[in-house]
Amino acid sequence: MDDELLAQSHLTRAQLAAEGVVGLALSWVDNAGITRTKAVPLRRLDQAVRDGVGMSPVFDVFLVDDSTTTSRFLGGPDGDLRLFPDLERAVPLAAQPGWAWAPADRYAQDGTPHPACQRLFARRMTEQARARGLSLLAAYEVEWVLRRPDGTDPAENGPAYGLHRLTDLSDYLRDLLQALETQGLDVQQIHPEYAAGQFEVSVAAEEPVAAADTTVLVRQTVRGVSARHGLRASFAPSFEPGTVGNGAHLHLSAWRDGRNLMTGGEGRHQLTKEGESFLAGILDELPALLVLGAPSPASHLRLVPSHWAGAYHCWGPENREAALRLVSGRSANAEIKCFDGAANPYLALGGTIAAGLAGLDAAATLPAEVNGDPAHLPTPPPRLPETAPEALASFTRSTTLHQALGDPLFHAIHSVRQAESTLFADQTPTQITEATRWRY
Ligand SMILES: NC(=O)CC[C@H](N)C(=O)O
Repeated sequence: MDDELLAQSHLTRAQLAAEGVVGLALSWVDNAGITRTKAVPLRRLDQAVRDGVGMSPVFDVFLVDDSTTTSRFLGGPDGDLRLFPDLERAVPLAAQPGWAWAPADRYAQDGTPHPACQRLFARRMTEQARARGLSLLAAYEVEWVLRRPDGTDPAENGPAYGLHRLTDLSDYLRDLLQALETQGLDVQQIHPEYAAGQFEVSVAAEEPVAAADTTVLVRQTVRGVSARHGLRASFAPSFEPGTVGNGAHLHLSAWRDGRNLMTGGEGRHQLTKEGESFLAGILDELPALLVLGAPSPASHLRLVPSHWAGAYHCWGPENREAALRLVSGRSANAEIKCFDGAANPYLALGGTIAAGLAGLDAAATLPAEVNGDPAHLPTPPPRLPETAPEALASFTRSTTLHQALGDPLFHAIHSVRQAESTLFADQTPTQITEATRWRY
């Protein structure tokens, strides 16, 4: 361990101890989209920072139901990996007194980066953007459905976006807001969403890895505050088949020399040439990107027309039914609406960046925009893949994503997705929803 890291570790430990922290939960998100953890007593922090915390590579092929599959490069009971906490993100959890959290990177025992570490993948893609002189800003919206342990809606079926709901759950939402802010998160909005008992939080944009870390922390905080109020939170894409589900919309903008490429240009809706190419690259890869951003068979229960989920393979300015919505104005950005809470946020972001960069390198251009609900157009644009196997076929063909992810990670994701498709192949929407509702 270098001296600087040792000094940072001592400082972090002293600060966390002063706040009454006893244990540190290290988290990583697997290819099934599940946030998994190993926790250590705070007094072992220096050791965790020096040697990492042991964890089996078998989690690279875990499925949503905790069964496992195999992959060409990874999986099986052999071997060990080390989780290294990122101390810069270590923070006491306001809703879990005595606990702190930190995201982890995964390394091999010999100290080399694990080729299938999703967080390191997101970092590599950010660096590839930087190598082209681009900096990126990203943020995930977080949606969840709240239930009492008996399955009833604590917001008492209050109207969508209704002030009723904010009143019925006044203490809960206040505690949540306070916990998020105490943890240093820059909350932009918190509000009741459309479906029964559904809420949403949005936070300020940050650099990509930080944005993915933040969404893990936001969800953990929602879980923690919900538990303290005797409630359960579900981030699953499909909570009740046939109704609006939980999205995890990704906002992304690319900047050069302090200038946002999504605005101030000569193109359509003031897009710059480079901004358009970046968006065109993302749009082009969306069918394959679903495997990273809307990965579960349950995702496809959410991804249906006229549910604000972005089921059509098109883009449009401020169009909430387009998979890619261009948000204009001062903080112009791309909103990828088809992504949901079953996604690994590091994979979805890294893959989206790779797609954007491919568009930039090819000087790609956007097709015609789509305005209004595509479902009501005389000739609607094509749908995004409607099933998980269809999306997987696009992913298999994507040389851009394959190259960006590298063989081990690409094949591990492929195996997990294939196995989950098989797992749910003969199940009804209700069965798929029930099997995944409380997993994410
Ligand atoms: N306000 C919204 O955009 C709702 C989004 C919707 N819940 C989804 O599934 O993505």
